[in-house]
Amino acid sequence: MNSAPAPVLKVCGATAPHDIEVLAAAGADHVGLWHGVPGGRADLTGPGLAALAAAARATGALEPVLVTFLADPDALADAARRSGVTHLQLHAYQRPDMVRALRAALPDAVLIKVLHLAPDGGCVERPLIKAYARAGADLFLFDAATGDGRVGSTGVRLAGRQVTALADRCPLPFWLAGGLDPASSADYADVAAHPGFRGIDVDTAARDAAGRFTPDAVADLARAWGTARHAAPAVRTS
Ligand SMILES: O=C(O)c1ccccc1N[C@@H]1O[C@H](COP(=O)(O)O)[C@@H](O)[C@H]1O
Repeated sequence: MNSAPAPVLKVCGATAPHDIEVLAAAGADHVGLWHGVPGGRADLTGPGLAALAAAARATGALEPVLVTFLADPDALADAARRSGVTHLQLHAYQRPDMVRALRAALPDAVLIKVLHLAPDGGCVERPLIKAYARAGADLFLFDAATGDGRVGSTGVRLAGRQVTALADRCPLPFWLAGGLDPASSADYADVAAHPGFRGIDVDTAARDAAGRFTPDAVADLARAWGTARHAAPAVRTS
């Protein structure tokens, strides 16, 4: 019997209440809210983060995730407490000692550490994987790092074989990111069948050409990947 929970769909980079409504109604499970992403097109102030996190929680369907490059555990814990966000995605090259300090500050938080795969398929943080788990991370997120150093919303896909090889080494479950779309679910059958697989994280494919989230794109992702709310999205509307 497979007792793994249904995978989740996280969509990243909401900036307005309308985004929250679209994502909740279309079947997303988590929404990524950027805070501490300097120069990022979707970066939110502390009050902006708190407002959108509250809007997400009010839908009864969307869990807000604070997505950050911040490496200061005190600043991050403060932002989490002020906004009430309990899921934190460390998307830069934060070190295990930072994760340990964050865990001490936020004992009940869900800490998601990104592991970056380079163009050659190697994991940049490979020597630190066990240290992240010992420091208190709950979940890894596999995403691409490009040859010119870009991370986050690269639109670059990871090779399925390299993902499963990394997953086999990881002591924690994982989400998958990197240029995912509805069609690519067919190419990641082995990844989706891995016992550690817990969901996908998408930015580019949830948007139209103008960069707006579209209900059809989000619903197509949920359906194609069989994520938790793909069949019967149910949200509270105000
Ligand atoms: O989207 C960004 O630019 C971003 C910036 C800072 C941290 C994370 C960011 N997004 C992450 O990018 C991947 C998916 O992107 P895509 O589907 O390949 O466009 C995902 O992990 C987002 O959380």
